[in-house]
Amino acid sequence: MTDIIRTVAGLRALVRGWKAEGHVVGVVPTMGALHEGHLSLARRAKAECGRVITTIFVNPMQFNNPDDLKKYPRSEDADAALLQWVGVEAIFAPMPEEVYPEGFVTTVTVGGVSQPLEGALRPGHFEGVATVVAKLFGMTQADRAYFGQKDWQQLQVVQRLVADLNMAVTVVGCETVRDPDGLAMSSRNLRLSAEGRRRAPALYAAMLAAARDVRSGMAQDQAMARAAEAVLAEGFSSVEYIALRDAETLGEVTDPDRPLRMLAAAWLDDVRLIDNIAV
Ligand SMILES: Nc1ncnc2c1ncn2[C@@H]1O[C@H](COP(=O)(O)OP(=O)(O)OP(=O)(O)O)[C@@H](O)[C@H]1O
Ligand SMILES: CC(C)(CO)[C@@H](O)C(=O)[O-]
Ligand code: BAL
Repeated sequence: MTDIIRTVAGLRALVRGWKAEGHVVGVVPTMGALHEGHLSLARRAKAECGRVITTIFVNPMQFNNPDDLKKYPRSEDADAALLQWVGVEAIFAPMPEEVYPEGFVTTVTVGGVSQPLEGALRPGHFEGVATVVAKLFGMTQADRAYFGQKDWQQLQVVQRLVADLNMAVTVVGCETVRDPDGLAMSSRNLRLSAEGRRRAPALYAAMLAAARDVRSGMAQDQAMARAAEAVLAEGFSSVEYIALRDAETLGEVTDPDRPLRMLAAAWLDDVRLIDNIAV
């Protein structure tokens, strides 16, 4: 039976027991409304760790848009059933007051990699992510932590956080899970209309085409602009960015021999979709 734990004290007691038994502890941080992308992380954690905690916490601190927070999908009972099926040992699902009690004043800012793209467009977002992730690592005392490449910039921010603050946790980045038509699975996809859902894979298709254009010698700016045009032609209402960046720093490409990543954010049906691919 998967335990649902609401308090930090309860979680610490459970983990203390596991560690005394010599188990490697894995954590899969999520905001719930679980789908196959999340479950792939949980399965990988189960394969590599003796005990696995999935955290479900819709972190108010990382929402720059109050409407997005209000509309964020929540389905704890269904989530718990899925996690039980995967065999996760514990779910940590605290209330906001447990995570941010009165008197809380310490926040974590990761420099550099937090600043461009999502960082520029969602002010405060990565400070919220870095703070809650640091707290979840402290609360769970996990040895290994599993994050999806779907949120590529977030994964780089977390890697930097752990390296810079010498945290004793190994961060594992897991492949993006996609629907058969190519759309990256995301909890926010639930908010797409039927028509929007039909059009949504155009983002990934345009990115793949742009990657082919770049490889065959087209100027980067031209390839990115063509991808944005293709996405708008499919009925997206706006493209915030389709950009080719250094895969680790997320800065402009200065050394094309380093790994590159194409990242995108675009709006469809009032839903903000993000995606990224290796180039
Ligand atoms: N399609 C996916 N493939 C792999 N990992 C994923 C996928 N979607 C989400 N994840 C990972 O699951 C973890 C929790 O993400 P989160 O709960 O925000 O879900 P989400 O589907 O990304 O929701 P959102 O709509 O907020 O983008 C993150 O590490 C995220 O990268
Ligand atoms: C890592 C995370 C759980 C922190 O709230 C969130 O940003 C997410 O779900 O990707
Ligand atoms: N999936 C990343 C968290 C967020 O969009 O708020």
